[in-house]
This record gives sequence, C-alpha cells and structure tokens, in this order.
Amino acid sequence: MSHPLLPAVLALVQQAGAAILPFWRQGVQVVEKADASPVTAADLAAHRILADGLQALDASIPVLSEEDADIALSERALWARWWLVDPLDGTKEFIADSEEFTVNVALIEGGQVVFGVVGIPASGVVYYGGSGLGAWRAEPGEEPQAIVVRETPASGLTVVASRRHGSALQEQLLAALVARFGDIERVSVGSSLKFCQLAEGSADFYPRLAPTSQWDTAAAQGVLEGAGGVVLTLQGEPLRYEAKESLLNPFFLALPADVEWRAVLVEQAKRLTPAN
Ligand SMILES: Nc1ncnc2c1ncn2[C@@H]1O[C@H](COP(=O)(O)O)[C@@H](OP(=O)(O)O)[C@H]1O
Ligand SMILES: [Mg+2]
Repeated sequence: MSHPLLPAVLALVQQAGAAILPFWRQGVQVVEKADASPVTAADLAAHRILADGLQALDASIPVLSEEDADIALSERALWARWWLVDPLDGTKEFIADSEEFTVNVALIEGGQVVFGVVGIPASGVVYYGGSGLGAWRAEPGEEPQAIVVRETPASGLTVVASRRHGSALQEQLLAALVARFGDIERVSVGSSLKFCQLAEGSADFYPRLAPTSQWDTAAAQGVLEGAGGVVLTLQGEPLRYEAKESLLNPFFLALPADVEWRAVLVEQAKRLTPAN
C-alpha cells in the first residue's frame, strides 16, 4: 500500500505496542474515567507516543485520541484531515490478561477513513489498509501479506461479537438472521480485532448494536474497507466520521461489501430500528 504517511504510522503503532507490553499481565493499576470506563498507565504511555509522534510527523494534522478527546466541536469542525487514535482498544481485555487488545490509528479526511493501522501488541501482528488502497497483515519479521474478505462459506455465517458489550437488539437481529439463513457460528472477540478477522477472511459478520466511540472503529474500518468490506449504519449507509458533538458512533454492521445477504441484513436492521 502506498501512502506517504503510512511507514511512519506503522513504526509509531509498533512503538506504542512496545510501550504497552511491560504493563501487560503485571497487575497494572486501573483508574475509572469520568464515563466509568477503565484506563491504565499502558493506555497513557501508548497515547503519549502516538500523540507526540503524529504531531512530529506533520504538525498541521490534528490528533483526536481517546485519552485526549476533550476538544470543542467548534475546533474539530474546522479539521479537514485529522488522526483518530485509540491507543489501547480493549482495555478491559488487557486488564483481564487477554491478548485481545489493539493499538489503533486512522487518518480521516472528509469524514472518511483514508487508511487505518491496527497493531496487536501481544503477537506483534499489524493490520493496515484503506479504501481503494488494499489491506495487509504483517507478522513480525515477515513480508506483509495482502488480505481480502471471504465469500460466505456454504456451511454458514461466522459472526464475531464483543466479549462484553452486546444488547437485546443485537440478539434480535441475529435471531432474524438465523431464521432466514439457518444456524450461525458465534465467536466472542475483544477490541477492533473483530474487523480484522473479517478483513482476513476468518469471519463473515460483526454486528455492533451497542455503543462504541469513533476511535474504537476508524482504524479497523480502514483495514476492512481495503480488504473489500463495509461498515454500515443500521440504515445501510457507510459509517462516517463527521465532526459532531457526540463522539459516539451509531450502531453498525460490518461485513464483506458484495455478499448476497447484505440487502436482507439491512432490511432486517431497518425493520428492528425504525426510529434510528
Ligand atoms: N457504553 C459505552 N459507551 C461507549 N463506548 C463503549 C461503551 N461500552 C463499550 N464501549 C467501547 O467498546 C470498546 C471495547 O470493545 P469490545 O467490547 O468490542 O471489546 C471500548 O474501548 P476501550 O477499551 O478502548 O475503552 C469502549 O470504547
Ligand atoms: Mg477503544
């Protein structure tokens, strides 16, 4: 993938992952933020590396990070191009000693993801990609491999979902899918890794009818879009990153762009949530 800013961002994501690892499985102290979500010294160490590194790379591109997100809408509304960063996504998984936590950096322009980089500190694997650019998975010390979404297997859909955050509405949507297409295999995965599993063709669908913030999804959306996937609102529109007061995303559906069940899925989603 060629984007002039990509090599430096890949290096920063690796550095942020290296800064997180010394805290992992060490019983790091957990502090509750104002929104009751947890934060640790690892989140803050990764944030510092990414925020400083991105500013050093190009001081004209502003940064919105989960750990420095209190920026007035009047200021954000002026941004044409900006970095959207989750220094440690899956903090609850990280605290629970799981490997399912990620470092996330996306370049946003005109409300869309230009490219995203998702690093997995525990394994050293990095995913990156963007719409129209392609998508790749890089194992440590190996040549990056191009990845693409898969065709839906005849044996049925594999659905990835959060380990901790679901909803009754999400279960209703899945029940409607089962009624229509037969049984589905369900896999619980923490963090933005779920999008990457779709992007590399190891799962088919990620429904998120539960809250997320913009930084939770942007980088991995870039990877998925580069691999031939889409992230849709429940109205069937692409998930966008416009400046708005709330940094929460609408509920969304992530899937390969060209699967034949897309229209049925969106129809079911609209039916379940006429008010959304
Ligand atoms: N009520 C809520 N409001 C906003 N975001 C929420 C939320 N509950 C969970 N999340 C988001 O879901 C992410 C975890 O995703 P998953 O459940 O798929 O593992 C969290 O990321 P962080 O760990 O970066 O805080 C958090 O941002
Ligand atoms: Mg997050």
